[in-house]
Amino acid sequence: MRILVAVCTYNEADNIHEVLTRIITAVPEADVLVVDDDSPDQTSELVEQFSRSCDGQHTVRCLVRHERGLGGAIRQAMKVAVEERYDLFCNLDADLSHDPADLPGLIDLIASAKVDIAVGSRYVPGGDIVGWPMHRKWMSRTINAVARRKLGLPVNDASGSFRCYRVSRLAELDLDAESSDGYSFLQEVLLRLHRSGATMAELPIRFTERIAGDSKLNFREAIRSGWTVFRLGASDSK
Ligand SMILES: Nc1nc2c(ncn2[C@@H]2O[C@H](COP(=O)(O)OP(=O)(O)O[C@H]3O[C@H](CO)[C@@H](O)[C@H](O)[C@@H]3O)[C@@H](O)[C@H]2O)c(=O)[nH]1
Repeated sequence: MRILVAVCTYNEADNIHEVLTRIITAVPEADVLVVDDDSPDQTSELVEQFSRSCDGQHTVRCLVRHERGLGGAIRQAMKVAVEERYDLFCNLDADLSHDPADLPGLIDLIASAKVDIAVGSRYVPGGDIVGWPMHRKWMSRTINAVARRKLGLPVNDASGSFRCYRVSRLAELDLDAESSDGYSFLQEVLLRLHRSGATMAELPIRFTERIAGDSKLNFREAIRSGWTVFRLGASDSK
């Protein structure tokens, strides 16, 4: 089973070493791909350093893009997984909000629940959010409740990026088709997969607010994301 674990980064110099260390500890058999949008804080140089320190024992590489957007970066990583014929594609945030120790649980869920996508979920029993103020929890819950109802998604947490996908399912999508480059790509890709017949299950996760660095999700991006979800709900294309 070939597994690619992707981490998308923008200015994660304070977190990248720790998250990569924890990923290769949790899933030593996986290859790791960092998709960095040319961070001015030199995140990509730190990935190269980390890669060299692995001394050939783990494959850790960095792909640098000269544009911005979490959705576009994840889409790029998915294309690598498809082109290089991996079996499973996992994605998580770099800021340690997602605990890499949950990766084996997500990978196992694909086999045990016989599904195509395992979704790390804050909004199922056992899931949790630590360190967010009330208004942020409310905003995220609302976006997710709307997404579930409007898009008919069979999961409670469609806005998180901690997931594992069967690459054969991603290969059925047109990843070059026009799609959101922002955070709403997370809902969009689930919708496209759901409409193409892919199945999904959720694993409860504890999401912990980052300690180092800053979130890139601002009010403007949240509104843009909400609007994209609304627009997607109104369309019925694949
Ligand atoms: N390559 C790239 N990566 C990005 C960009 N913007 C953000 N990222 C990366 O995406 C991850 C999450 O970004 P944050 O901005 O820290 O997100 P958050 O506020 O912690 O959480 C929100 O987004 C998450 C997306 O995974 C969600 O899981 C969570 O629900 C929440 O809505 C981090 O690894 C960050 O470096 C970008 O433009 N380009």
